[in-house]
Amino acid sequence: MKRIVLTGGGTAGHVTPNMALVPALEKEGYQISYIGSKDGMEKKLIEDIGLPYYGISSGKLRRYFDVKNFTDPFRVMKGYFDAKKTLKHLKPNVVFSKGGFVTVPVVMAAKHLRIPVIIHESDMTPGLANKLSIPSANKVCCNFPETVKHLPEGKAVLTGSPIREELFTGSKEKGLKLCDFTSSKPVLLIIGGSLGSVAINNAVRDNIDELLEDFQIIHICGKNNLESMLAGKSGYRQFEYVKKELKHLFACADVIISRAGANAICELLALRKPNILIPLGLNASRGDQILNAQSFQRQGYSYVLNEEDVTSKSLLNAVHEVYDNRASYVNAMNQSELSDPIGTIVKLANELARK
Ligand SMILES: CC(=O)N[C@H]1[C@@H](OP(=O)(O)OP(=O)(O)OC[C@H]2O[C@@H](n3ccc(=O)[nH]c3=O)[C@H](O)[C@@H]2O)O[C@H](CO)[C@@H](O)[C@@H]1O
Repeated sequence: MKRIVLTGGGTAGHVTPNMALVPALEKEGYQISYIGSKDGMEKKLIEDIGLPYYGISSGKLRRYFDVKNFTDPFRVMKGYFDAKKTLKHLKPNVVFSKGGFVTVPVVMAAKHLRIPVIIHESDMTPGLANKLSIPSANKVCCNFPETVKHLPEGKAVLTGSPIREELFTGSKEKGLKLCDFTSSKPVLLIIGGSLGSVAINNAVRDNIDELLEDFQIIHICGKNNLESMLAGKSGYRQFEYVKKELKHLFACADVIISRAGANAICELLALRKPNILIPLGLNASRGDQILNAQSFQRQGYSYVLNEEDVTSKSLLNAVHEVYDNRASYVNAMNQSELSDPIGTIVKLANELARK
């Protein structure tokens, strides 16, 4: 039997693409195991879908000052030895890494043990963890054509991002029922990335009464971000993080406000959902969401609102503009070809897997 180790963690964007590969890998006869950090959000997500999970020690590699910078190098070193031990035990034919800090020691240990490694970069330019991993990888999959030029020749493979098949099986009726909504008023869904977004949450809540005049609102606001004052408000439902029901909530949404994380936007495009993107700014990231959002705006898929331009007025305008012109957004999205990221990655794994 062929064995594969999947790794990735930190935020859901480094986990859901791995989850998307699972059914196809199982069909191909792979025995799948997962390596993540001991207590990251990936642990719960992966255990929930029934994969064997191996936690290793992990530290964040920060570019900025933090007291933890002095203890984390030791955790990363320990992570390397944990990863080596786990890989020796699991003996995979191939490793697939979706990125995030926990994956660096896994990829390096795999290289040391001569296990072929495929890594995947969802964003336009490689993040720090993937940059450190690229020299140890056999192939580097990417989501955007623009990324290929940032990768070593001979390693880059343009695959797109794997999207969970189940997201295409949502039911509008089930979504409305879950929220106790009617079918006679449009639904606005707000999703702030896998960790939520305080800036987006505040902008929505500051405008709640105006927005509720025309829309019913599903607000996925991130862990610990529920607002108790709004609990039970008619036409408004809030969730911290949504797992199995996400497909139904997407199905009943007429307009979506989202961060511009690479996976989230690929899902919106594949599901043909008219959307407003509020990318994470340069103060909190290397600016990849800004590039993601600009690319989607250029292609006519999205309306982009920069975080510093979000006001009560601009947000309301954007929602109405996208809702009124939803047909033209859907039309533009219909021009995009759906590639086959899952099929391409599984084929690559088959080709590289150590015999
Ligand atoms: C703050 C941060 O570092 N953001 C990065 C992170 O975002 P983040 O982790 O938010 O990643 P994405 O937006 O790419 O993906 C989020 C994933 O979580 C899922 N989801 C989200 C909420 C929920 O309740 N349920 C659920 O299932 C979404 O459907 C999606 O599959 O990784 C992305 C991909 O490398 C980057 O583009 C982002 O810049």
